[in-house]
Amino acid sequence: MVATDSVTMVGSGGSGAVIEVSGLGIRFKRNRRARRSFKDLFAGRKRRARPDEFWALRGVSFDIRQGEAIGVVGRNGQGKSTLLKIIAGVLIPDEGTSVVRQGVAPLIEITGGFVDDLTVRDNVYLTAGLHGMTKKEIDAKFDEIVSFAEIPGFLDTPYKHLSSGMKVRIAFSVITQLDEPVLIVDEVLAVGDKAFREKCYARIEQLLADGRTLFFVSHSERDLKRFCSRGLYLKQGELIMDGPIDDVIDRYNDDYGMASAPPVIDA
Ligand SMILES: Nc1ncnc2c1ncn2[C@@H]1O[C@H](COP(=O)(O)OP(=O)(O)OP(=O)(O)O)[C@@H](O)[C@H]1O
Repeated sequence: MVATDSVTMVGSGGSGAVIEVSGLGIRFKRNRRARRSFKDLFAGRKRRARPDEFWALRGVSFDIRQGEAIGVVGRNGQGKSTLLKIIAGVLIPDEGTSVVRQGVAPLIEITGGFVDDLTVRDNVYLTAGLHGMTKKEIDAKFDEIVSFAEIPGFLDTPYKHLSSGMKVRIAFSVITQLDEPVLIVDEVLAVGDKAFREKCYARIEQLLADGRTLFFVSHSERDLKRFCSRGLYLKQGELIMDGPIDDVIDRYNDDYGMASAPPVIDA
């Protein structure tokens, strides 16, 4: 399936890479309200302040092979989540390309892409259905999904009424039951309690052993080293290092130091 010129989801290709990112750039408006200020309504067109824009990512290029586990490292606001959203097809870049040759199961935000007003049960069917599972397949996996999440009394509760930790539980449970070869996990597990987090980590290890490809954003050095073999280090939207995870974390710690910067810390 071809999504756009710049973000392409295609069937398995002949080159070894399952994800090819080239010259990727995306810019955002720093101040969305600038254009809509009350003063601007009465100002002439020329006097209107142009909303300032900035590049959240620029010139980012890398290839990923099947089965690689990638840790994305960087301080707050450096473009990590934005990169994962582009790979997941949620955001469209302004320049460059992101070619994704296999299906992606993304757990990017606490909501997991779930619809607030639908019940937990309906969200499970909707999300799994959107990823190509038939109703019969979902029926067969439903009990396993909800038993992993351990929220049995809340299946008919609107998703918006769950606590943050409960939302992550069910979202993680569904996302990791999908057959998609690429798994994206962006920090959200930090919200879960320790016992559930450990269960999730065991599940991630199992998926990696099965040959899945993982993109993992975390500020925990221990977790990055546990799952990832390769690191991408983003700084002000640029990919400043792509290498073995230990080397990337060393460089990161050289730049910021464990004591002065919170981004990579042992939780
Ligand atoms: N939809 C958006 N509109 C405008 N600005 C955005 C949007 N999404 C992200 N940004 C900005 O882009 C920059 C990168 O954000 P991003 O969420 O990718 O950072 P991050 O590295 O994941 O940070 P953190 O570690 O805090 O999660 C930030 O300055 C953020 O404010």
